[in-house]
Amino acid sequence: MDQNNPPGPQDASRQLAQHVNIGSGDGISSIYSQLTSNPFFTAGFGLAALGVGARIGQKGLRQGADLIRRRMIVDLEITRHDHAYQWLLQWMTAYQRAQLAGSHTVEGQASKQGFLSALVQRLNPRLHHLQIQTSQVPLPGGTSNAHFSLVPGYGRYILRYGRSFIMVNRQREKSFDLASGTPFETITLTTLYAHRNIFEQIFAEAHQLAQQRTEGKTIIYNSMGPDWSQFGEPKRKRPLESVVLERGVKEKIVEDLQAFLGARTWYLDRGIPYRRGYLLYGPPGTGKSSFIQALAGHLDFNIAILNVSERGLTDDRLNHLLTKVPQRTIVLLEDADAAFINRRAPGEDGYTGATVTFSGLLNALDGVASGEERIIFLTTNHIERLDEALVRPGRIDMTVRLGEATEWQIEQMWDRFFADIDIDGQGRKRFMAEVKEVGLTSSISTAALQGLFLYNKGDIDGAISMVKELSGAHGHIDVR
Ligand SMILES: Nc1ncnc2c1ncn2[C@@H]1O[C@H](COP(=O)(O)OP(=O)(O)OP(=O)(O)O)[C@@H](O)[C@H]1O
Repeated sequence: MDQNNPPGPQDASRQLAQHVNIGSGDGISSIYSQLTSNPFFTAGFGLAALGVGARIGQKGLRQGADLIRRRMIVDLEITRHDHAYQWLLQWMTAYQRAQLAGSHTVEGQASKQGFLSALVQRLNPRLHHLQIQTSQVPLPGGTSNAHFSLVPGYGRYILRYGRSFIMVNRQREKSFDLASGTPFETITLTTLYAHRNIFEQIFAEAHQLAQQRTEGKTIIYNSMGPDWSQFGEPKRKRPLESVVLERGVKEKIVEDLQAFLGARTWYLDRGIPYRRGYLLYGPPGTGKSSFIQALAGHLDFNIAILNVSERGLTDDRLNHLLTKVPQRTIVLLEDADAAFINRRAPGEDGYTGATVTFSGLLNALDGVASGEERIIFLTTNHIERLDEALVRPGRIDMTVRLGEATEWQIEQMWDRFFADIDIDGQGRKRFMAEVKEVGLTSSISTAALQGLFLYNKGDIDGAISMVKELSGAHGHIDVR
């Protein structure tokens, strides 16, 4: 090589030309020598050659990385539709909470949390990007109940689990589930192939955590598009004794339901759809919803709540939802009378959209029953608006009125609130005398009574002195 002329792009292109066998002494050769004497051509050609080289190198690297990845790394993808998706999010959230408790609250709080503190030790404390998940349920009277929870946000995180590192990638896809309007989502966990067994451990822990969260609790579902979705945290079971119905009413319904649950094969052997329907009616605040919630807890069932007057609830959607009720779940259809009013007429605010029709409700109740039990409760404040066709055995098998508090119920309610301080029962006697004097028996709701007792918590005289006010309010005081 000429020491005075170090190799440049010209040489590179020359070498390339040699490689493709362009010989000297022919026509092409002279074109070649003209071109190579042009510095712009040689520089450009040289750069292109370097680019090709770099590309080849890059490709090689990529292939090498792919090979390593295929051999040494393992991915696990969970889509939003899988139960494990929420478990995993909650598992990561639990870690977050433990972190916050450990670093931002009184010392030692993290160690008191048992399971959570174990998580702290096992995970790398680098998960700082959170997302808030809010669920809302409309309540009667136009208010609503909201529940908030923090879950890991979208993006990539590194978690340390034991001695393994895991790349977590929570991704929201651009495409949407057209039915529910929610974006598709996935979580991908990546770790070394040799550590793949930790996935099983993580899911076992996430499942255990999910079970702990629901143990002794009632899950409430409400509808989200065509699916049922869990509303907020599972609720602590409401004891059946905390709901005071007229003597014997609770027992009658509980016995009927227990007999039904024990007769599965009887129904199936005879080809009878395995379902049972109950209608609870009566004025507001008499314990219809509270009783169903307590009953679900007593039987270890969950509740799926649907308000028949909900806007946008079409016959098809109702039917579809009833075909995919989660296992061991009581369906509660509130405001059943809404299906009997001509809702297509504009409401006060001009709404003329879709709602459930009478025939839609009947069809949904008659819908295909699977081998699983189906228990439906309907509630209404306006029994007079319902049609007889609804209350046919097979659709509604038992109809029960929950009315204003009877003397017996008022006494029971008193005991629930004051038994511990009204040891000799004199307070109850005075209270009942007052109640009778102003004629409140069977004309006041249990909710209003509860309101009175809550207002005068621990104050027997206060409760007695307010009876007259209750009567003045015609049995309605604000219990919120
Ligand atoms: N029979 C009852 N025993 C104990 N608490 C009751 C009873 N009735 C009502 N309450 C209390 O009053 C409140 C409202 O009761 P709930 O929502 O169950 O009434 P409801 O009959 O379902 O009313 P609505 O018809 O307006 O839906 C709850 O806090 C509940 O605890």
